[in-house]
Amino acid sequence: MIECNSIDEVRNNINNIDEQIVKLIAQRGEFVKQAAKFKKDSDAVKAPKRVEEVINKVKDLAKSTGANEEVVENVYRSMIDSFINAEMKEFEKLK
Ligand SMILES: C=C(O[C@@H]1C=C(C(=O)O)C=C[C@H]1O)C(=O)O
Repeated sequence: MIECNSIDEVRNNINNIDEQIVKLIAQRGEFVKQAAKFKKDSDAVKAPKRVEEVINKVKDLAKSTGANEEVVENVYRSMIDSFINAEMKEFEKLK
């Protein structure tokens, strides 16, 4: 872990990480969109069992990497909610 000596250094590091996160969100979003091709109805788009599997998986990852578990769970629940909305739009388009 880098020990920062100023708020600018802290924010530069955060900015760099945000760039990586947004690129990964874009990649994740492309795969989520593709999932719509394989779904037969809106319940399948929501796939609540799969959501809980993802949440459990990322909570385990948080534990093993030292990330804040509560932050990871909240971020993922919110992100997946938004991805479901995007996937639902794609699903309606493909109908
Ligand atoms: C991508 C899928 O569709 C939805 C989006 C998910 C996600 O963003 O991880 C998980 C389950 C579904 O709610 C899927 O079924 O795998």
